[in-house]
Amino acid sequence: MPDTTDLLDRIRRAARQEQFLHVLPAGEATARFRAALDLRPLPAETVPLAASLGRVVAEGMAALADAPPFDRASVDGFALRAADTAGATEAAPRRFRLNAELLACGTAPAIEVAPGTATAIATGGVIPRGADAVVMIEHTRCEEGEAGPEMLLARPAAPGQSIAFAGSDIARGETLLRAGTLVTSREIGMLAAAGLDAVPVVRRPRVAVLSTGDELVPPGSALPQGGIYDSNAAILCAAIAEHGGEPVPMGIFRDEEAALEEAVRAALAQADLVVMSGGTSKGAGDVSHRILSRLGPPGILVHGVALKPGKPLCLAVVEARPVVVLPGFPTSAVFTFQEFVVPVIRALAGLPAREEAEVAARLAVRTPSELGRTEYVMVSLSEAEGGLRAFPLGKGSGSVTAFSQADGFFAIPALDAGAEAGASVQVRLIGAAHPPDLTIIGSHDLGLDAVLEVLAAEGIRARTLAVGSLGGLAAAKRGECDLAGAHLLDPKTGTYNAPFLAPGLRLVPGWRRMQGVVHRRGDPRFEGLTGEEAVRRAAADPALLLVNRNAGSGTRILLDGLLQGARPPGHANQPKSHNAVAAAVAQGRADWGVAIATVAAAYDLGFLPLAEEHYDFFLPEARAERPAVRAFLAAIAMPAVQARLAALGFSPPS
Ligand SMILES: Nc1nc2c(c(=O)[nH]1)N[C@H]1C(S)=C(S)[C@@H](COP(=O)(O)OP(=O)(O)OC[C@H]3O[C@@H](n4cnc5c(N)ncnc54)[C@H](O)[C@@H]3O)O[C@H]1N2
Ligand code: MOO
Repeated sequence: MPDTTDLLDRIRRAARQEQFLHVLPAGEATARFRAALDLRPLPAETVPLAASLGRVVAEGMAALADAPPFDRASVDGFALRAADTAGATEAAPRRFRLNAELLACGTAPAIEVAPGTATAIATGGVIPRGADAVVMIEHTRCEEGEAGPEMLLARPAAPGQSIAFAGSDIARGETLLRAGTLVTSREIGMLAAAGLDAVPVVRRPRVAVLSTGDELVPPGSALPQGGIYDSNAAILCAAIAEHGGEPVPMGIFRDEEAALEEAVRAALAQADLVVMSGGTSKGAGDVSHRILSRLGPPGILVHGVALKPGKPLCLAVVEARPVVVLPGFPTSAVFTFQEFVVPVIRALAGLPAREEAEVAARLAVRTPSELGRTEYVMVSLSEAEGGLRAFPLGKGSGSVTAFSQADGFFAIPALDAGAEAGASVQVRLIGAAHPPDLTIIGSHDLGLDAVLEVLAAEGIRARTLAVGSLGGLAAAKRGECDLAGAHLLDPKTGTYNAPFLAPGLRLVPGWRRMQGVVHRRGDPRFEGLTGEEAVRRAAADPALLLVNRNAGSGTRILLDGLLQGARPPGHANQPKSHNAVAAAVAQGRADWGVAIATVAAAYDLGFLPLAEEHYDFFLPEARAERPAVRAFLAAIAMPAVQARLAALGFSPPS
């Protein structure tokens, strides 16, 4: 980690750099970048047929052979001359002398079919000389005649009947695939039938991926204090492959100029494109920036784009090769990658532009936005009366899940300060999004997974959106979800959830979870106390730092009641989840807080019980008969689910 003087120096340098940072509208940034690139498909390479799956055909491919390669029977039966069958009926069958051969698949015929004769033939057999039709075995019977075996035919045949002629499927020389075709299993089958065992395909653009940041560690290794798993490299490499590129993972680099420069030069030597992430905004931003400016012409074309997420994006071209520095924040990194880099990879890979689908939806809640930047808001879609509703995920650029969990996104123009609840928005879909079978909005609870696992096994796709108990209740009132999970404590009555019921809503009992004071194990200031004693003791000890909860949360109401107006140190630190409280205590940023028992156990914290919190569901009556809702209600009552909840530390409603 840098020492303080180093850090201050970096911040000062970054501030100076601000004057070079010209933030461009996204369209202008794209145009500038593309103008400096050759976006024609890369040259061809020939790969074995089996390896051509997912590749793009580089040159038109003509068939080497006819398919079928010869005239062949398309039924089991007898090859004969159609003219001999005229007038055949059940009552007056035509009689044929059988030739002494059986044309199984792969057998070359030896005997010509002369007038009045027939040759037994299997489906796929080669039509013998002289024959011009095949009759089905079901319309014949055989018997021993005077001069050998004979076949009796009960209906006439037309010339060409049941014969597939040579080249009728694929004609030799015919163009089977044109340049630019994406090879799927279907194309592979066709090429094999035409005798082709190698395919000229567009060479895949090699895309080097570098992550920068002192805090980054690869997934699979232990996470040190302050460490972050490098998720950008993983998602970028996978996305590169999805869009026809060949990812070249280069690894993680410290914010150290010389080593990073060496790595970027090595990447440029072996890749068609270089994608870096992290360290591009202010702060440490100048490292990648300085490196890029001396790698070769034309250098940095764009640094700063007027969009969110993605403002600090840096686009450079070094001797015709794109070098991109994506913002480190995962949502920003993947969003800018999709918008600015994917089109380049697809063009070099010879793939057509990605198909983009949009749906209209109504925005569920007012969504503020920063003036001056076009803001792309990741949303989940749910089906409601009158069409789709879009719920902003509200997770911000630092989220590692927003892009994966969103169904799509919509834009708030740069000059708008936000979008109003109920506004009609055009949502650009990400992937093959269709609304889930069951939408549960509100406060998320670990126990919910026990119920949803059962539904998943039944093929019911559920979506949970954590917007807090009140947000869930509001969505349920508007009929925008199937269920809203809540643990709302009414301070007046001291009861949960029921006082918040509204007309048209039903309360579905969920389960209860014990809340208590959490502290680090072995802390003598808490060991052996009851929950209430611990709160009193902690509130009176100025050395003990509290991690509180957000106003309005049930836990906060409980704690405020116990504190009776006291404001112990740390009272203003108000994260929004039990996990954040437990992490703060476990990592020593605070000494105590109130959280639920299951979370205390997950962080190996001491736990002093206070009171049970009720977690129930608000169910809009209008949705009660939906199959997925009925399945949910059935699942919650299952003994196996109840047992799983008990194992997780939850108790049933009394
Ligand atoms: N004073 C200012 N601070 C910031 C500004 C600003 O204008 N002024 N811009 C913000 C914006 S917008 C963004 S976006 C971020 C991007 O910053 P950087 O590109 O410099 O990224 P880092 O600082 O390196 O990292 C940010 C964040 O992301 C995590 N990270 C980085 N790499 C990875 C990775 N490979 N996998 C997972 N997570 C990663 C990193 O740990 C940080 O938490 O800057 C704002 N700040
Ligand atoms: O541009 Mo940053 O990506 O807003 O978070």
